[in-house]
Amino acid sequence: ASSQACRILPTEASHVQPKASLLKILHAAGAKEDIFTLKEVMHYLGQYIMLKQLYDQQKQHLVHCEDDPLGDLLEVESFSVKNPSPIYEMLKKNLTVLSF
Ligand SMILES: COc1nc(N(C)C)ncc1-n1nc2c(c1C(C)C)[C@H](c1ccc(C#N)cc1)N(c1cc(Cl)c[nH]c1=O)C2=O
Repeated sequence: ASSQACRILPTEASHVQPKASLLKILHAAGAKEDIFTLKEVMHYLGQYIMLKQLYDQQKQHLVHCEDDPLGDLLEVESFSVKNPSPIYEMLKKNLTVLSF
């Protein structure tokens, strides 16, 4: 799945500029910059989920985000880290790929 997503999303090396609502989430997770690699965006989104404890205490691969800005972006109430398609859909809509 991830290889498929990469063909649609920027390559690991290229830089992306998150749109305002995604950028707010990345800054809430401790990001200082406004331009990222895809890997950095995933890192900060992960940090955000862990910091706000959005994961299910029992089923720890589940993320509950219905009452969180992340849920508004992902347009789902919850998702499993094992089925990341909502994440990639959201990133396609909320990242601008920079040519340099
Ligand atoms: C609830 O999740 C976890 N809970 C625990 N507990 C002990 C409770 N430990 C690890 C994880 N965990 N597993 C994975 C990830 C995490 C943390 C960093 C959220 C990351 C990840 C998942 C979702 C987003 C978004 N929005 C961003 C990064 N991730 C990845 C998912 C994808 Cl699609 C690409 N790269 C990844 O690292 C995984 O597989």
